[in-house]
Amino acid sequence: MIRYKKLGYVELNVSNLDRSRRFYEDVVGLEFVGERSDGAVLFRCDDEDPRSVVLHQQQPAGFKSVGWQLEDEAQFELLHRRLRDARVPYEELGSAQCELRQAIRVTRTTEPHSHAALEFFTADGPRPDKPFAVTHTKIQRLGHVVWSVPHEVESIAFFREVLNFRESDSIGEIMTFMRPFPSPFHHGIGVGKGPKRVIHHLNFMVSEIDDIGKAQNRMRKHDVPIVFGPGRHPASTSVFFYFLEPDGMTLEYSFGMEEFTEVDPRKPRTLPMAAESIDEWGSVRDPRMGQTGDIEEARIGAPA
Ligand SMILES: CC(C)C(=O)/C=C/C(C(=O)O)=C(/O)C(=O)O
Ligand SMILES: [Fe+2]
Repeated sequence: MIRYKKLGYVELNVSNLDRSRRFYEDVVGLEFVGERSDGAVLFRCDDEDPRSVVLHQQQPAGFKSVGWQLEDEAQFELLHRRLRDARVPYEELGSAQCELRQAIRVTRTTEPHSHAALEFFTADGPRPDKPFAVTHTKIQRLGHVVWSVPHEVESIAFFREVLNFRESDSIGEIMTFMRPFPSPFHHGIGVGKGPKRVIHHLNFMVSEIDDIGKAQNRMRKHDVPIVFGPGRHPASTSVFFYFLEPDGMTLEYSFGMEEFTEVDPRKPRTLPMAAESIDEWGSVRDPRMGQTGDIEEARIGAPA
């Protein structure tokens, strides 16, 4: 059984890197780390990881890749065996690509139904020498990424059966939340049903309810579209707040989240497809939520 440490990074394509750099730093509250030799811009949002978000100047804007940190080196053998058995191609990245990702070892594959790039890595180096520089928002960590895809049933099965992600809950047939085993957090990924392949949202978990309240006023001040919330998700129990970044992709702050035990966790539930299953507080979703941000079509063997 493949064992994961956590969600490590998400890479996004943006149409105007300077504009997005300012937004993710000043409005979202990520810490700018630097620019990579390939021009990508790195941000961090916790004390442990050297980078959690990587932005690339590339059109169309959207999702580029996600990196899952494996528990240790031994997990690569299990991962490769599972991918081979499922006849899913993968590649091990060379040292230059590992270095760009500040990783020791990286295996890259694509989710066969959405063609989204998935990376699996180990990074046993020292923690950054300085704690994450909090500005206005006490971000705890990169929380989860959610996609909408046409073949969601097959994607969910791939995460479950090949990658050893565990289902936490579903909402009707429109959304399933999964955690990379044995990560305790309710979900590290959400896979939703949709007509096109888009990133539905990217989540940052925050430390205080005040971070949510302050965000509402900050977004209004900066004319940032608020697309849902504040509210409370009954599935994970988190208090949420969704807004749009400059290319129209949806970002979420959330406070609090159910945690699962590794041994004998509660069973996954299916909540009815109803407004009350999405928000206990009754806020209304803006139709722009989760609509923008193509999933880049990744190919194994092409430049990563
Ligand atoms: C907006 C979707 C359909 C929803 O219900 C979200 C629930 C949760 C949660 O329970 O925490 C999310 O965070 C999520 O979808 O990402
Ligand atoms: Fe979310």
